[in-house]
Amino acid sequence: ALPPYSAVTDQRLDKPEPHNWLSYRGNYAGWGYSPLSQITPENVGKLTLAWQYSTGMTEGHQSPPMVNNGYMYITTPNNQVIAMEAATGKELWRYKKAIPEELQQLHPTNRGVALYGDRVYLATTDANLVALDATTGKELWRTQVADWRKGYYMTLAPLAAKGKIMIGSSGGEYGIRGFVAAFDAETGKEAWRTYTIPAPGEPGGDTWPGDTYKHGGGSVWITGTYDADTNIAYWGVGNAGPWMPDTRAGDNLYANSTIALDVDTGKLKGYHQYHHNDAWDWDEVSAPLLIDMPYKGRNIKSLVHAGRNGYLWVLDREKGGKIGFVDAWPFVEQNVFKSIDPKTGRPTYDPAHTPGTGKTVNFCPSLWGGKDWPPEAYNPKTGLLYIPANNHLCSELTGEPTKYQEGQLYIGVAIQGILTNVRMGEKAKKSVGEVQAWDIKTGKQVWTHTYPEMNWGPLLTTGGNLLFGGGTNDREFRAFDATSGKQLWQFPAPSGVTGVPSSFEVDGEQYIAVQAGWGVDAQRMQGAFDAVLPHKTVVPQGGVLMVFKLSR
Ligand SMILES: O=C(O)c1cc(C(=O)O)c2c(n1)C(=O)C(=O)c1cc(C(=O)O)[nH]c1-2
Ligand SMILES: [Ca+2]
Repeated sequence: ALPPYSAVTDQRLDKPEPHNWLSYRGNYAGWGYSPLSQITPENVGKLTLAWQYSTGMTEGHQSPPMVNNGYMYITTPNNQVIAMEAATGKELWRYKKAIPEELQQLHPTNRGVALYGDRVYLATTDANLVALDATTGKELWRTQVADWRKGYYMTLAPLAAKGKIMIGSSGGEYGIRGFVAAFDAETGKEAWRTYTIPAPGEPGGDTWPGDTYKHGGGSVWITGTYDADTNIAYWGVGNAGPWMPDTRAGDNLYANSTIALDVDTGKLKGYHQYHHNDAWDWDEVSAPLLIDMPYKGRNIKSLVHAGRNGYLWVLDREKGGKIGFVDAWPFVEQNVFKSIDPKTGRPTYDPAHTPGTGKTVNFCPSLWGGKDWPPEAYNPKTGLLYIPANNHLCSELTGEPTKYQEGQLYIGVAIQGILTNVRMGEKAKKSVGEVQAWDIKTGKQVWTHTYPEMNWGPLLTTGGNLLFGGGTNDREFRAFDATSGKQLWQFPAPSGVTGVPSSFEVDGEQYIAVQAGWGVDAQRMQGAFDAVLPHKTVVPQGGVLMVFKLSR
């Protein structure tokens, strides 16, 4: 039997108990790290299914199973939340937010709930924020955040802190004007909204010509990280739109950036733009990990981000929310950046690999980047950062003129061209997907595990010196020795595993939980591989939550 539900407080989110998984990445710093250590390299071979559960949905199952003292919550595509008993899989309740039939989903997925107080918060495809009672699933309030008819949709797990529920909106391919917004956790009333694309007259407004800021993209579709000491949340901002850079000459702040927002007011305190005047659809939406570490003889409060642009970035959380540049290294083959300014981190581009209207251009990494949304993980015991990467992969895109029409795709590349964008040289034909381990204090890649084709596998690392991840089209879910990279265990899942794994403990037993459920852009990349490879690969769809423990 379950204990009474325990309210999720700011203190608990900031210092989560090792046996729980209370937020998207397990802590505010974004680590994807569980301190639990019962499962180890020595015994992981005995990991076996404790229970499993079919969600009844197809498409991309990406949310982590979140656990609060024996209560588990997952989300699925089509705005479904399922609450379960974490140890047994017994269903407690299901909630489903119906969405309008006319709504075409470009990215049919949902990345999870936020747990806060005695409530569960869900951001939906039709751009609503919903509060549910954690024990009954009853809808307590619902707030329309933006207009889905104008191309706004939400796929991310909300961020909860200081009495607020924060979200951002997708729509970078529909000509939205991106934002991060905060809502009162109690009432659902909007507290603030900060646009990622400044208007004329605002700081950065002059980096957008004419009216282009109105449809400039800058979507926000991955949960931010949070520094409770300074009350600043760090959010990643997506691509500038439309894709062709000559349609919006200028730096296009704050697209493709990390932005620092004060959680009380939403005020922009600082930013770092990873690449200006985006031409490659390299959304830099993954929030940077907060890691305090020694670096070249001084202690820095760093922000670490494995960029879709193929560089691994180390930044500095400076006083007042400003973000300083520290260092950057390519982690995959990259032919666009000719140099990086050692002071500011600003790259210069090779025009031969920069798309434009009326041009056909080849560039690496592909438009899905060195790493798309699947999150990195950081293990404070090994000191290593783990990256789910796609290496050696390139794209070819032809830019064409496009016109903004409300609710229509606003890209500037024909859909057929996007679906067949991938180009593979000799190296890519040998291997593409990688799990990389980096010592970020020195900028050295310590080990690499390669796969024949793609890796779309979010990572989990543990105090037991393990690293877990799926993401391959052979449907395997794997465990590695976190120090050496040696593969120790694998399990054939019912579908490809693009879910964020989590770990928790109930009654003295450690569990590893993850959703299988291939779809969205992992599936699209497979289609693009199939278009250039001599063989085709069918990855079956259908969501299944798998929960593992050690067999006795
Ligand atoms: O610009 C946007 O608003 C936006 C949203 C999303 C999303 O919400 O999932 C993706 C992307 N862009 C994108 O560029 C991308 O590669 C992507 C992959 C996936 C996925 O779930 O596999 N979503 C998205
Ligand atoms: Ca995008």
